[in-house]
Amino acid sequence: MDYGDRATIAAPATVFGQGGIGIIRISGALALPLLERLFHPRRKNKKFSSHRLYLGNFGLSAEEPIDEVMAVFMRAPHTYTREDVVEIHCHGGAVVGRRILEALVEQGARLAHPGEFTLRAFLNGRIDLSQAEGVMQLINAQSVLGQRLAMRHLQGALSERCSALRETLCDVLSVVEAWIDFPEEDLDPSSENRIRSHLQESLGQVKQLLESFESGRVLREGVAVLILGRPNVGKSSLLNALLGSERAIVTDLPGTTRDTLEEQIDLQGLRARFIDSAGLRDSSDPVEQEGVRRSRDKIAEADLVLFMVDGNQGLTDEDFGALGLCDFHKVLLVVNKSDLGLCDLDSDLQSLPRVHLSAKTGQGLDDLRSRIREFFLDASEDSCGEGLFVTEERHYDCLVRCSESLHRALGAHDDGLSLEFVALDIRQGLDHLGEITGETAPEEILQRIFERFCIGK
Ligand SMILES: Nc1nc2c(c(=O)[nH]1)N(C=O)[C@@H](CNc1ccc(C(=O)N[C@@H](CCC(=O)O)C(=O)O)cc1)CN2
Ligand SMILES: Nc1nc2c(ncn2[C@@H]2O[C@H](COP(=O)(O)OP(=O)(O)OP(=O)(O)O)[C@@H](O)[C@H]2O)c(=O)[nH]1
Ligand SMILES: [Mg+2]
Repeated sequence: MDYGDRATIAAPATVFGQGGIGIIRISGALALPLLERLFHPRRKNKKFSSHRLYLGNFGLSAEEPIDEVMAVFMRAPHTYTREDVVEIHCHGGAVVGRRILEALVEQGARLAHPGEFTLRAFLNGRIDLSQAEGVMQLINAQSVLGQRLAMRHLQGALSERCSALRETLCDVLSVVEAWIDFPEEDLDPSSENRIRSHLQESLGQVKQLLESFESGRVLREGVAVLILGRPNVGKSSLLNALLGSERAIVTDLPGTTRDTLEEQIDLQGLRARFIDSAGLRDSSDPVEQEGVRRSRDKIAEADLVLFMVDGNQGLTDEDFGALGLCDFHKVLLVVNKSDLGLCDLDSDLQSLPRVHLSAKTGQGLDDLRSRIREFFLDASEDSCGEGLFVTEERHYDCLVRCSESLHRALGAHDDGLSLEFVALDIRQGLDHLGEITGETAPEEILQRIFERFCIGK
């Protein structure tokens, strides 16, 4: 990529295909001269005012224009790139936009590389690196939640958190460095404590961000929810009720479901893959045995197990046997058949979160849906204050390295090593943080990030 290249760049900002309107964006010093050369306004005005839309024809010659367009000139620095920007709003379709771009290139613009507009916004200081990545996440978002997380990054939530962390660390560093500079003045205990407590506090904040990566993954990639329980409790009925269709076979015979069966369901933006499974019990039927084996295999894969029991019948040894296979931290007890009346459940299960419902009448289903959402969203929210999530692998790596440096700093301090070492480790920690926002990101990292953008962004 041509970093620091001052060329005027142009690219389609929309997909050139079927569609009413296509937008071509131009950024750089030639943006206005190109507009004056190629745009023929309907009303002969003397000058383009910034941020105003004009109607006219576009083309090398006024006599045979390429298209009737609307155009806007935006004067630096109040633009997306902080350079002069022009947008041509032409008709959609395969030909017009391409010809307009050709005309622009012929007159001195060059085609923009993928992500180059946003790269310039970053290089010119309008946004930082994590905000630029937010732009890309927004474009790539596959769910409403993904979109919301991306929007927070775009608005600078991660940048703010990083700069708060940097401030704390700079503060400690200044104490440490002051002491390095004036070693004859003994480090008083209060400064000593300050170094320690600030380092620990920073480490805690980094750890919180690291934990949010895991919960963020759940939100980005969706979750696997396994419906588990002994035969005939109503697992397949629940899947059908959630789907609103008779997807799985339901009969009153225990052992109806023989294989696992999966369906995607959107829970208000949380993408959940529900897995119906064969009822767990000892069986001599080889087909059923295989089904039970598959159900067990799914337990490890599941992010949440809906452990279903028949609330009308109460618990059996089979229920306890099946429950014993699960990690209680990810179990939600589903007490089904509430329409038949519920008996008291064993007090051993008191500690498990539970939902009462009837897969038959649909009563309690809404409650189940919101409990599933809460299970994932609360856990995430807890691990990260105002719902800030680390979603990029790259940010996660920077934070891991930052955390390692801070651990080393703390260790060096505790071991009474020279404060030079402590200072060195803190500075490294700061550098790793700076990589997230781009203050200390080397060029090859920038290149790798912006390569992944689409053309015109
Ligand atoms: N037509 C059009 N629509 C678009 C964009 C665009 O470039 N063109 N965007 C582009 O991706 C997004 C909007 N994002 C933008 C973000 C900042 C600025 C901008 O000019 N910021 C300046 C000036 C702010 C102001 O007017 O006060 C700044 O922050 O300094 C423009 C668009 C989505 N929609
Ligand atoms: N009254 C009542 N009956 C239900 C309810 N849910 C399921 N049933 C009935 O219970 C029986 C078993 O339902 P299934 O959904 O096949 O149960 P399952 O857990 O998938 O059973 P297996 O596939 O054999 O493990 C069927 O006759 C259902 O109609 C409910 O909420 N209320
Ligand atoms: Mg079934």
